[in-house]
Amino acid sequence: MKFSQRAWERITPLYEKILAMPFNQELMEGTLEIEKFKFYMAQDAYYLGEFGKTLSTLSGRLHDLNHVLAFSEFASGAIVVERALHESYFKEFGIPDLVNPSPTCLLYTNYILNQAAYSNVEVGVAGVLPCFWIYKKVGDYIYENHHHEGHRYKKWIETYAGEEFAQSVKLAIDITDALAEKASPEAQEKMLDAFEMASKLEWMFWDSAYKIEKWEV
Ligand SMILES: Cc1ncc(C[n+]2csc(CCO)c2C)c(N)n1
Repeated sequence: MKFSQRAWERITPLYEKILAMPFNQELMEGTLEIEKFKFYMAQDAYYLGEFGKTLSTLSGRLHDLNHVLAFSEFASGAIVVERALHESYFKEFGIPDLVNPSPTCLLYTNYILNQAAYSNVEVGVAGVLPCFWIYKKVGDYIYENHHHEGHRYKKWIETYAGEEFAQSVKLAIDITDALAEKASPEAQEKMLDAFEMASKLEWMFWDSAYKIEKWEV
């Protein structure tokens, strides 16, 4: 069985929970409070910057030049999305340019950066795959089930439902499978663990936005 099939089986119950989260259900209905969406967007801008650096680190550690190129393009993609957010949503909602990361956002970004820098490169790659794959699945689900007329969060919904994004996700899955095929059984287990941990952190990221998570001290 391919690594990606094993990985998705491992997180299927968690993925079902992600779909049912009030943040995603209310985003889909268009009833999500603006304050929660604004908080999410600001944290996501921070996340995207750090995610771009994580992808660049991985690009430099990969061996196959096709993989190096793909990860370098993913990295610029993440930064371009971050810039686009600043230009559209941030002007609309008045979100500050400099974002102080929430505890969960800092935990997630530090986790993936740490894996990318200090684990075997295939483990670092497995740690960024949920970001692509879960967003594709959640994006498609929301796109298929939302009402199209004058939806408040239309732009966000369309970002993750497009064909271009689908191609990137497929490439990220294929590269991870190719790396897993060459990895030892022990390294493959570590890849699964990193994939699962990053998926849990995706859940926490939405949950923390719904709660508008703050630093208590
Ligand atoms: C918390 C969080 N997780 C995943 C994404 C989705 N995402 C961000 S960058 C990228 C691909 C690289 O170009 C994808 C799929 C997000 N926006 N926020």
